[in-house]
Amino acid sequence: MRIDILTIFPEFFSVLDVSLVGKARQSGLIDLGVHNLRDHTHDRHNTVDDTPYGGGAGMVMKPEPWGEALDEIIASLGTTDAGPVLIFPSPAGELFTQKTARELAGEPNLVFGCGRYEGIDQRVFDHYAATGRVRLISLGDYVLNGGEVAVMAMIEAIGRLIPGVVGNPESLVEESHEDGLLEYPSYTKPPSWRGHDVPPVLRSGNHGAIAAWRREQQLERTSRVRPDLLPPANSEAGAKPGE
Ligand SMILES: CN1CCC[C@H](Cn2ccc3ccc(-c4n[nH]c(N)c4C#N)cc32)C1
Repeated sequence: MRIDILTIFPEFFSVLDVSLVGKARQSGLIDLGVHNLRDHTHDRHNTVDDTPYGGGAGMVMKPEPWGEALDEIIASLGTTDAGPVLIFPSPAGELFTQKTARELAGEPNLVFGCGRYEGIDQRVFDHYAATGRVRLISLGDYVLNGGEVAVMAMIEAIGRLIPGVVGNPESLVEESHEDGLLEYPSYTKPPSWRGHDVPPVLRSGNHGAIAAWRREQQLERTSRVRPDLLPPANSEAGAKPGE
């Protein structure tokens, strides 16, 4: 997968040289390009923003630098079948979920555009949506100062789903949100710690009982913490295969 990021803070993404994404880059599973939007300005002050039409507080990101930069990035990718997905973090976007991560993990080219200030001139989204795939995506219902934190989270969530990135693919199956439910609690040695014992079923060696206990824990935790994730009554959704 090729990932391109367009931002006025390219240094923000130096952390992607380490950890899981860093290893995936070294092994060639992920190819990353970080681009400075200011490299696509041509005035003395490298201006990327201006006052909003219609008035209001704050500044809006000018369309010209975005157009020049995105044209260059898209051209550099060559002509793939469907073209890149242009992803713009936005509080007004669709909610980013594990389903979104799975969808995007199957794409060969992702281009992330990190807005700042009060956001990017709407015509940038309109222009590229006319000929390609543009997605405004929100990390959640709270306001950040820009798109960089959201892109970092999305790249981690997407990157770990790319085959070969996570050492043991089994660990991707039984985790929160993968089957629609929250994950079960985990324990390791010692068997007792400060008077807290590991649930005996987990040390029983009875794999059927362990699986049943874990499923029950998922359902209990999900109904207590995130009832909105519970599948409708009598539905197949969220059911394990064969349930
Ligand atoms: C007061 N204003 C309101 C509009 C947005 C302004 C800051 N900003 C500029 C670009 C930009 C991109 C994403 C996000 C963002 N906020 N919350 C999320 N879940 C996001 C995501 N993904 C925020 C952003 C602040």
